[in-house]
Amino acid sequence: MQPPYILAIDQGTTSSRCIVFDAAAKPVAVAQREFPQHYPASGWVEHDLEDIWQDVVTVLREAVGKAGIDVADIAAIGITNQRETVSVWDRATGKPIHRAIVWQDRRTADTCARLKADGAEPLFAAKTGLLLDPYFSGTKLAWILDEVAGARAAADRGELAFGTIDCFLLSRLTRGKVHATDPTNASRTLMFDIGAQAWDEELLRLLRVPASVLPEVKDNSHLFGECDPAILGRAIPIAGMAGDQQAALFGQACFRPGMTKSTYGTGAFALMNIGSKPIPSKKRMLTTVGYRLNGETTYALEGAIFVAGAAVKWLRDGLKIITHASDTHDMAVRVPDNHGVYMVPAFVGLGAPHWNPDARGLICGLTLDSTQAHVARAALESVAYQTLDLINAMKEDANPGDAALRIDGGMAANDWLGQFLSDVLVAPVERPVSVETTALGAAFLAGLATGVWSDLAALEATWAADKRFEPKMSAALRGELVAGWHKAVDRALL
Ligand SMILES: Nc1ncnc2c1ncn2[C@@H]1O[C@H](COP(=O)(O)OP(=O)(O)O)[C@@H](O)[C@H]1O
Ligand SMILES: O=P(O)(O)OC[C@H](O)CO
Repeated sequence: MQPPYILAIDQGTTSSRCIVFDAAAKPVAVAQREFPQHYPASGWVEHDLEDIWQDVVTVLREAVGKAGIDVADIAAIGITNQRETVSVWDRATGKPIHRAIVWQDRRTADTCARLKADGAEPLFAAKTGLLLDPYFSGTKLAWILDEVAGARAAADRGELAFGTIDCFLLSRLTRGKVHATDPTNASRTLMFDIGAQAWDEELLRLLRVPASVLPEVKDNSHLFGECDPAILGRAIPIAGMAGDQQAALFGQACFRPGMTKSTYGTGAFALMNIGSKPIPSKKRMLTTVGYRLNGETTYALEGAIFVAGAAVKWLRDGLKIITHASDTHDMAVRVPDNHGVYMVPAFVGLGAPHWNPDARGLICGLTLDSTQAHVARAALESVAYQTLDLINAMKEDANPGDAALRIDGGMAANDWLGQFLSDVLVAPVERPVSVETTALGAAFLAGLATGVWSDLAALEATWAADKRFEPKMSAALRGELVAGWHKAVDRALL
């Protein structure tokens, strides 16, 4: 019999976590550490890779300690990660040559604008499913090679390695023995042809990235390597890796075309399984790899909202009108309607389907009798309206069927939001018992490769709804609310 526990490392934008799952897919213990963000210039965001590494080792050990399990009973480790964030290290020493440049970092906006002006966007879109935006890894990697003294020459001599965070952690966990990534992370770099499932020479040339720095790309569920025994006292197979949003798709068991999940954390990311063909989007959604198992790729459409829970955090830390994020629930309930107040949380521009980095946030419709509760409600409502815009855009590209939208992430705990989302989407919304779906997805991938679970049906069988929200709102009210939202967005885009 296989040992029954799996460790999932979830290396996110603001914290690193490790969750121990049992073979029933139940979380047994969690350890988490937040780490510092570095903002060296306006629009720049960096992470210290040594902080990330130290924290990952700490949470691995803490989680195993808290679970009180024997390391001999750990079948595998899975890794999931903040995507697009770029690390470059020296192959000989394992030392990063620069801090990681985070997905939120806008420093390569000019490079993207130049490539667009040269007419390269259709080529990038056709091969990678992405847009030319600094969000993605390729231009950030080129920036490091250009700006760190001697980096280009070292890369040409084959001395440097590039990786997204999964790849960096895998390299560290295997003491530099394995330099590999998975197709979901590769699909966010602007360098990977998602149809051919290979790094693309033409794109590399346009981005000025030498192939020598690139990792191998392996299936998501794969024996990537063994964890250095010095870390947990035993060599444990690292058997699953996926970017966090794809891991959530997998953890939500969205295995059939049309099934869609939306994760509400700092930002919100909706992914729809679109099956075995990389359908290009007509509405500026991203086409991306959902997962690849046994060499067979399942694709997804993705819509990214940069600010979701971050708007709630701003109510707490900026406006200081709430003490806890969950206060927004009671405030929204307290008022009978939004009283005409809308918030467009374009604090860092607007993501899909607008992709407008210059849009800025606004609260509109204020009158003398507007209250804090209306503003809090407007923040929650904005998350639902943005989801509606994403789902509507996706419907132009693929058929979501009639399956419920599966939600997760910290904000999904808010029942008022769940109901409002269902009302606005005019569709059922389901929240699973386990909202740790990102980590669970990584655990599923690692468990599949090591025989803890036999197939997708076994994973599907572990999924259970905690709550299902059904639409209740009248069509007239919904129409009025959605029209008000779109007017507000038009103002933010001015
Ligand atoms: N009950 C709640 N209602 C509304 N927002 C919430 C609630 N609980 C958490 N949040 C928001 O969700 C976010 C945290 O979710 P999490 O999934 O931990 O995010 P991340 O992984 O991006 O750090 C925070 O921005 C917080 O403001
Ligand atoms: O770390 P998160 O949860 O904010 O997710 C970040 C996304 O992967 C960015 O694309």
